[in-house]
Amino acid sequence: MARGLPFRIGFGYDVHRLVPGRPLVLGGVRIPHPTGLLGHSDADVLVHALADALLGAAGLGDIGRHFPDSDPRYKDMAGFDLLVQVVEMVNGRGWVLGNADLTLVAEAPKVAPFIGAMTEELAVACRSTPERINVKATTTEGLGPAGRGEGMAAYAVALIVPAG
Ligand SMILES: Nc1ccn([C@@H]2O[C@H](COP(=O)(O)O)[C@@H](O)[C@H]2O)c(=O)n1
Ligand SMILES: C[C@@]1(CO)OP(=O)(O)OP(=O)(O)OC[C@H]1O
Repeated sequence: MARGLPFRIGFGYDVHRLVPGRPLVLGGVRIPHPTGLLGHSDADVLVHALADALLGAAGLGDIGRHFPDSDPRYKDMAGFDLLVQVVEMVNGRGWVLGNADLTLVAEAPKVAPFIGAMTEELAVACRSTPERINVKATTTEGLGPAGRGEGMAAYAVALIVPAG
């Protein structure tokens, strides 16, 4: 148990722009939509927020530090694969996921039909179970950049607990 703490929490936040001609991948799930998120990777904003929450909980910085967008190895990297590597780092420090709670901010599309699949994917990447991961979505009622469909944001909190 790192420095005697019985658990640690972390917070993650990410934003990506929506553009035509890109696939929309959220929580590791491909979602049919006329626009997709722009990034050096697949720009899975939900996964990036969770990865940052896990890294923050473990005191390991953020995804930009471990997967710099100047590095061609991470070009088009799937968020799922990034999360798998982050979880390996966190597990390597003796921690496992306790639970995580995520919120996607998106005006469209309605992602409710995909929440179950996202939760399953995230649980696999986290070497955890779907009961420990909660995915939510909200619009901003048409307000701001997300409300105008210019992009999506995601927030995540994660609790990590000692392995075993
Ligand atoms: N992209 C989204 C946004 C929201 N939802 C679901 O719609 C419900 C109402 O959203 P509010 O903006 O009024 O908070 C909420 O229960 C969300 O789950 C969605 O599926 N996709
Ligand atoms: C994931 C990385 C690396 O491919 O690229 P992006 O898809 O641009 O994502 P971002 O959330 O801006 O930060 C981390 C990046 O280093």
